Amino acid sequence: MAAVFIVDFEKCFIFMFLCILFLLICYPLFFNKLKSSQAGFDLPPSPPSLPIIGHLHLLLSTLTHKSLQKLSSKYGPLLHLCIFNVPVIFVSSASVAYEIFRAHDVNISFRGNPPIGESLLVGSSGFFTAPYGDYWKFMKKLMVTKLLGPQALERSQRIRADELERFYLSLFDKAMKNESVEISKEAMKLINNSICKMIMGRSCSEENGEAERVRGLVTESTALTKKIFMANMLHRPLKKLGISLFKKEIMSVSCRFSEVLDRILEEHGEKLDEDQEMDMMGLLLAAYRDKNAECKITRNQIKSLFVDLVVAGTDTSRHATQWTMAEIINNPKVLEILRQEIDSVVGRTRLVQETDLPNLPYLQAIVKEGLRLHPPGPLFARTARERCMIGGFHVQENTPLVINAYAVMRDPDFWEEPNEFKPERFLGTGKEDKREQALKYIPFGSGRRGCPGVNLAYILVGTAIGVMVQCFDWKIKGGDKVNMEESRGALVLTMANPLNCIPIVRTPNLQIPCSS
Ligand code: HEM
Repeated sequence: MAAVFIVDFEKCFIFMFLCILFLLICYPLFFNKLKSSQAGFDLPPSPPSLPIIGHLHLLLSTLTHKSLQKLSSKYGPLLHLCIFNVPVIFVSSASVAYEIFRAHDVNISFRGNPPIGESLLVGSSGFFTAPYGDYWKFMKKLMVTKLLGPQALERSQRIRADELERFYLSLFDKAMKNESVEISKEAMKLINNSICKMIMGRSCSEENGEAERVRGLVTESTALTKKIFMANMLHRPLKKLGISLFKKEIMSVSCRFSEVLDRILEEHGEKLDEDQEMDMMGLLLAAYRDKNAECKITRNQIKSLFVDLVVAGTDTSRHATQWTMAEIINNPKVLEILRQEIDSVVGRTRLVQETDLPNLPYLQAIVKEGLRLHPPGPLFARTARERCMIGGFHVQENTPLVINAYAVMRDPDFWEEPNEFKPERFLGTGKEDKREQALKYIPFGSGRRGCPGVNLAYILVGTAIGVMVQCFDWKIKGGDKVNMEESRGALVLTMANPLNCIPIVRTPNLQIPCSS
């Protein structure tokens, strides 16, 4: 009797185990269907999920943009994933991107509540995270008129010309010593110095280590992007449990940025009364001190804006420079055509300048193609504030939307040979072409919250590439092809093996004015 009971118990246990396994497998499928039918509308397609965590494991993949692109080719361009119980919509095609930016731009002009409010890096005092409202509009206007708009860029041309000469001289020095150059490091100095000088009238000082510290903090911030993204996605479910994901790491970078900025602001404040034409930081400090200012600004908002601009502007542009240079080296035919263009427009006795760029269409096409294949920001997030219809599916209010720019710009329905480096595709200048490209070409995002630094980025990347191609031949260490593997883990698209090569001077008669 006892033996029969034991056998039955074993059978019973196995049966129960199988039942639980069945439930675990079927629950997510059933649950998704139930949720969508309960709500009485169609949600976008959703791959099978795991119990409790939902689709979290899919976001933890090392190359998130690529694994989401793969999922989309199976389930469709609009995906509905659940992180725990929080829905997130992923957009991966040029046609859906067109629809959301054309029909829902205001609705999606919000990035969601920042996970760690008090942080200078993507906290609640930032411009990047600011809701689309009066503060954002005030700052955007100031940013365009004082820093990034066409007239402001014309006024700051000399700053960038000086930095470009410095960039050339540093490469020339390495060439003379037959030393190898880490392209992204040299590009970082050029870009960071240019942006800092444009914002506050001076670059960060190399002598007291301030510049090195700011560059280090920018790199640390970039390395944190994936964690910030996860903190953002998990903010809602974890908030209820009183958990703030990665707070220690994010606050550590924020505090060190704050220390550097306190010193810079103090020094800048002292000079405020002397300045004739005020730079952007001066204007913000004046508004901070003025009790009757149009928009009341806090000190933290000024610091956060600086962090937003240097982080958003520096690493993106330097990685774009590195990827594009690597593509040029790997495509000798492209290098040859570009050389011919620069030699015939600029010659070999003066350095290429930003005013030459409109006359160098092939160089511009190369930079665009580099950004298409390797967008430094492959995923960017928005939030649908109100309930809306996208692609025939319902999207609930306050749902995060993540746009996969990487997938959109390799969408085979809109790009011929989408994985090939072919700058020629950008040489057509028809109006229709342009209209279409605004939808399928989104390295800078789109709409109201699209990148305000786009013109500056084209100048910085275009002139850096121009100088490297005009003035030097490049010898790669250990072979003649650059390894184009992507680094795993970060959300900014970086090269797994930084581009290291030796410059060889090809313009011995180049004249450099003595201004720098
Ligand atoms: C190759 C270089 C760059 C790339 C690929 C890039 C890309 C992006 C992307 C994808 C966004 C999000 C857009 C969206 O949500 O639609 C963005 C936003 C932003 N970028 Fe850039 N960016 C670059 C350079 C710059 C530069 C040079 C600056 C300024 C110095 C800058 C400042 C900003 C700011 C302030 C925002 C936030 C805009 C807002 O929320 O309203 N970026 N950028």
